[in-house]
Amino acid sequence: MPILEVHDLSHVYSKGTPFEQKALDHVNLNVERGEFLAIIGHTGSGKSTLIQHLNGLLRPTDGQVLLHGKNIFASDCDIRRVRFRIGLVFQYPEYQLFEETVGKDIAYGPTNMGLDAAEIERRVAQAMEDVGLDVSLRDKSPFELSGGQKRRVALAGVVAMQPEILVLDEPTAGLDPAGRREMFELIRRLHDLHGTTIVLVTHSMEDAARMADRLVVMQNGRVFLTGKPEEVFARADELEQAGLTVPQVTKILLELKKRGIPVDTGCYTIEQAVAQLLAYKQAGGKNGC
Ligand SMILES: Nc1ncnc2c1ncn2[C@@H]1O[C@H](COP(=O)(O)OP(=O)(O)OP(=O)(O)O)[C@@H](O)[C@H]1O
Repeated sequence: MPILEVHDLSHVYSKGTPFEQKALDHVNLNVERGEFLAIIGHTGSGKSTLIQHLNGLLRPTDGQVLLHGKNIFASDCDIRRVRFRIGLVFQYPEYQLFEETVGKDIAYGPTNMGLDAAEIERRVAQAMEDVGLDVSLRDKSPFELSGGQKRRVALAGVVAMQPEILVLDEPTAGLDPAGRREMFELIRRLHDLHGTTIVLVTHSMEDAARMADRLVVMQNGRVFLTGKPEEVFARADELEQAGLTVPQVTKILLELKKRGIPVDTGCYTIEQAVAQLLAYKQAGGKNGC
């Protein structure tokens, strides 16, 4: 059974008012345990609205979200507990830091869970280690830290709840290339170390393809395409017609394949593409890359 199921989910903002706005239109989606899923799509396609339903921050206008097969809004389902199990990291989460020390901020979630002091202590230490924050920062004010460190504190606050599913909305927004790389490495480590199921929203096709096992492409509040990155990018023409940018490396590899060069189109970095072409050249253009 999938860990999370989205059944025929629709959402209309300000329903019944002159400002009515349909944001999701009969979305169906399964998330498997341990999966790394990326949701992509251009601005306004419904990504943020969708993920806010995953832990019950938004109530569906129609349809359901099931966690382990159970409707999260069922009368016997405690929505607070759902939010401990599905951790949501908003865009620019550092703006939500408010405690006087890093340690207290990270402890906020575990404290709300009603854990005892020793367990809270253990989780704060573990979460700081998981996100690469030095213990010496624990008693500092979060407001004295750099932007990247603040974001790690915010992430640690969710990680400390040890959610089964971590949902991240554009976690690299506003970071420079080095910061983006570090943030992605960190998310990858959380996934690999603890087997946390990840749902990542991003604008970047490249990042999604490099990080995720499966992509969900949203358009106009609907799931437009879903599949492994190579399956999705094999439909480059449809993606481009929908106004979505296919990674340049993929475009080149698809074009080479069309011309009979047996490249693997499932790679997304220049280094990997060059390595393939060099291998092809060294084999005298006879073998597959
Ligand atoms: N609070 C709101 N009230 C009314 N309409 C909203 C609200 N939030 C989003 N919308 C509308 O719902 C639609 C989907 O928005 P949503 O933010 O989910 O898209 P998105 O893909 O996450 O966009 P972005 O990439 O810009 O964050 C858009 O038309 C948007 O204008």
